[in-house]
Amino acid sequence: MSTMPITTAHYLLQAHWQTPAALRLLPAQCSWLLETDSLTARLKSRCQQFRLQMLTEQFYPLPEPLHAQLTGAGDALLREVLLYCDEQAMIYAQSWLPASTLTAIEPLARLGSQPLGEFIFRHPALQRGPIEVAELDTAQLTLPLPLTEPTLWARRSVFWLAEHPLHVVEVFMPEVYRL
Ligand SMILES: C=C(O[C@@H]1C=C(C(=O)O)C=C[C@H]1O)C(=O)O
Repeated sequence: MSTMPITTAHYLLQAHWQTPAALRLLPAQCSWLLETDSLTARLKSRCQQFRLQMLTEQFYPLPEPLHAQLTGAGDALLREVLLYCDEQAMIYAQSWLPASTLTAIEPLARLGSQPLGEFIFRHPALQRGPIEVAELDTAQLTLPLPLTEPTLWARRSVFWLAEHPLHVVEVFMPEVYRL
């Protein structure tokens, strides 16, 4: 089993997550980091060819720092994807989907190359917790693409579909701010 995703996952969990109000963000950064609608839909509206690359879908024990926010101890599906616009990587997303959420909302267990957002933003009982933002050290990220910047901005939030939670982190490549 590759250790890459869990290494990145552990780094993301310990990053310095803050409320956006505490940070001085540029307008273009604010626009993307604080987007409340689907990022997938926004990317699709800004490019000719949208592509999702699946990196990982693997069950792990839900990391302890997420127990209180999600469903306590137990297994969860770690899903990692890259979202491309016209063959340029724009967003790396890492999501934790607890087993109980997958059991209750079965399509989440077989998304495959369907973007998570295309499903959850259509759910009638979708709710979203606050968005937190962090500036990440790219030396701590093990992604299958060249990272030229020393830091990248990321955001995280918890979504609930009815009472079933999932946790999503999105890391924004610098090219996204030029879309
Ligand atoms: C949550 C959304 O779904 C996007 C797609 C994801 C996936 O397919 O795993 C994960 C996070 C998002 O970047 C969205 O579109 O906003």
